[in-house]
Amino acid sequence: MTATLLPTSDADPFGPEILEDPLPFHADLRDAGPVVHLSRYDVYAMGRYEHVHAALRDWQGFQSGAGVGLSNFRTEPPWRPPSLLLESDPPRHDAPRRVLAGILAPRELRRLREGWSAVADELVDALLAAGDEFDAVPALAEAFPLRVFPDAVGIPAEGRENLLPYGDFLFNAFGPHNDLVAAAAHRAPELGAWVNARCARDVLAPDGFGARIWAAADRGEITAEQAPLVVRSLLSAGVDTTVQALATVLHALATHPEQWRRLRAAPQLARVAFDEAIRWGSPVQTFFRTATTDVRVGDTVVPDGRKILMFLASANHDPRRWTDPGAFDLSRDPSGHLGFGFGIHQCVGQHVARLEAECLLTALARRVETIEIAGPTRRHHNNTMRAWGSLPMRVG
Ligand code: HEM
Ligand SMILES: O=C(O)c1ccc(-n2ccnc2)cc1
Repeated sequence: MTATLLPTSDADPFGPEILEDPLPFHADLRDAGPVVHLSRYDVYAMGRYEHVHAALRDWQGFQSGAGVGLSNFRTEPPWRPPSLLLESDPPRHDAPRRVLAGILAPRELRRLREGWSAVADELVDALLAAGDEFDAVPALAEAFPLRVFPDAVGIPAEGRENLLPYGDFLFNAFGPHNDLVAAAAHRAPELGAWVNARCARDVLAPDGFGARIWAAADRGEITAEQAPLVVRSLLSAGVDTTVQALATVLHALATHPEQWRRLRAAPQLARVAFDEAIRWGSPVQTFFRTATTDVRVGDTVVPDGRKILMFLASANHDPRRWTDPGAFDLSRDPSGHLGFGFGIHQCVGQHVARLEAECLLTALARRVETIEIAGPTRRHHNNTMRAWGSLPMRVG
C-alpha cells in the first residue's frame, strides 16, 4: 500500500485571525484530507463530517477521560477535578450521565415552560418599552438565561455575576495557554471556589436541578462525593453556552429577514430555527479527544495517546454532508448536526437550551415585525466558543 503523506499545517486555530473568522481555515482543513497534523500544537485535526461523527461515536478509541481540551490528563494535572460527565469514560461516566439525563429530560422541563415563557414575555415587553434599539447580547442573550437558569438550578441570588466569567475561563481553558487564558487566570481560583461553594447541598433550593442531583445521591444512584461535581457540571455548562447560542440565533435571524418572516408566520418553527442556528453558527466550535490506541482515521494512523481536535463547526459546514451549508435556512432539516456533539457525550443540556430558545424567540416573534442589525457587531474571542461581544439591534 502506498504510504500517504499526512497533511500538515502551521495554522493557529486558537489565534485571533482564525477565532475572528474560522470558515476559510475550516474549508482548507476539509480539503486537505480526513486528518491534518497541526504542527503548532502537535495535535491531529479533523474537519469533515464523516470523521468527526465517527470519532464522537467511537468513545473507546477516542476517549474523553484524558480531557477534552488540549491538555492531556495522562501527563498534566487538570486545573480542576475532572468532570464526571464531560471528562470521563464509561463506566465512570455512566451513572452521573444517567442522573443528569433524567433530571434534564424534556418531560421534566415541562414544569418550567410556563414560568420561562412569562419571564421571556416580560423581558421583551420591558425592552420594547425602553425603545427600539438595544444591544441584543446583554439585553437578551445574557439577560434571559441569567434570569431563568440559576433559579432552575436553585443556587442563591448573590454572586451570580460570577457565572459568565467562570464559563468564559472554562471554555478558554480547553484551548492552549494563550493570551485569552492568561488574561483571566488570576481569577480562576476565586471563580472556581465560588462555583464549588454553590454545589453544596445546604445552599441549594429544595426543588431545583441541584437538589434533584443530591436526591439521586440519597437514592444511591450516584455517591455523595459525586453529587457536588454533577452540580458543578450544570453551573459550568449551563450559562455561557446558552448565552452564545441565543446570540447566534438572534444574529442569524436579524441577518436573514426572509427566515425571520417565516418564523413570525409560524412561531412553532422556533425549535428548527434554533437547531439550524446551532448548525450554522456552532457556538461550541471544537472539542478534543485522546487516542486510546493507534487509531485509523482515513488512511492515517493517529498514535496512541495523541490529542485529536474535532472541528464540530467545520463538520456542520461540510458540503459532503450538507446542501448549501453556508445558508441559514429554516426549510432545511438540521437534525444530525454536530453542534451538540453526538454519541454518549451528546449534550445532556440540549433540551434546556431548546426550551430557553423557544421561549425567547416566541416572545420576540409575537411582539416585533422586523429585527435588523443596527450598528457594528463585535465578536468576543474564546478558545472554544464562537461568541458575540455586541449585537446592536433595531426592532420594528
Ligand atoms: C446551546 C447551547 C449548548 C451547546 C451548543 C452545547 C454543546 C455541547 C457539546 C458539543 C457537547 C459534547 C461534548 C463532548 O462530546 O465532549 C456537550 C456536552 C454537554 N453539555 Fe452542552 N451545550 C449547550 C448547552 C448546555 C446546557 C444548557 C447544559 C446544562 C444545562 C449543558 C450540559 C452539558 C453537559 C453536562 C455535557 C457533557 C455530557 C456528557 O459528557 O455526557 N450543555 N454540550
Ligand atoms: O462538566 C463540566 O464541567 C462541563 C460539562 C459540559 C460543558 N459543556 C460544554 C458544552 N456544553 C456543556 C462544560 C463543562
